[in-house]
Amino acid sequence: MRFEETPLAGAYRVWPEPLSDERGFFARTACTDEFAAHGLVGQFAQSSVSFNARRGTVRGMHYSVEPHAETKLVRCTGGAIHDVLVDLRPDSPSYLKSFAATLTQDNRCALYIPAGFAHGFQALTDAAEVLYMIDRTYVPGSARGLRWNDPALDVAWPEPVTVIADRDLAYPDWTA
Ligand SMILES: Cc1cn([C@H]2C[C@H](O)[C@@H](COP(=O)(O)OP(=O)(O)O[C@H]3O[C@H](C)C(=O)[C@H](O)[C@H]3O)O2)c(=O)[nH]c1=O
Repeated sequence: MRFEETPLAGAYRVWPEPLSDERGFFARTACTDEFAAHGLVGQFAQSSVSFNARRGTVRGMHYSVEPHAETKLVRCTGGAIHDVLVDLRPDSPSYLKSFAATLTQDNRCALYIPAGFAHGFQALTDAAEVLYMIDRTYVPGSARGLRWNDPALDVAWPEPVTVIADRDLAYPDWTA
C-alpha cells in the first residue's frame, strides 16, 4: 500500500498497489505491520458498510468522544463519494481545518481517519457504498456530530443535498 499524507496531520490517503496478472489483480487493503511502520493504527475491531441509494445523500459529520474515539479506514466500494474530514483536535496545527477526497469504486483509494476527526461524505452517484474498518467497537453514547453547513467549518459540498438524516440537520453550531 502507498501512504499519502494529507494537509491534516495524521490523516492519509491509502492507495492499494495492485498485483496484476492475466486474471486481473490482487491488492492488499489493510495490514497491521504496514500501518504500524507509518505510526498508524492497524488493528481493526469492526467493519461496517453504508449504502446510499440516492446521489446527493449526505451522512455526517460524525465523530466519537473518548474513551471510545474511533480511528477509521474508509473506502468507496460502489459508485463514488466526496469524503470529508475535519480535524477537531484542539492542539492540532490543522484544528478545524477540513480536507476532502473523491473516493470511488474505481480508484479504490481509502482515507485513514484518526481519532479526533469528524467524518462525513456526500454520495456522488446513486447506490454509493462505503466500507469502514474501525479500530474499536461502536458505543452509541459516544457519537457526536457537526452540521454539514456549520459556518465554523470550511466544508464545500459538490452537489445539492438530496437526503440527510434529521439528526444530522439538528446539530447546533460548533463551539470548542
Ligand atoms: C455508526 C454505527 C451505527 N450503528 C447503527 C446505529 C443505527 O441504528 C444505524 C445507523 O446509524 P447512523 O445513522 O449513525 O449511521 P451513519 O449516519 O451512517 O453514521 C456513520 O456516518 C459517518 C459518516 C461516520 O463516519 C460514522 O461511521 C457513522 O457515524 O446503525 C451501528 O450499529 N454501528 C455503527 O458503528
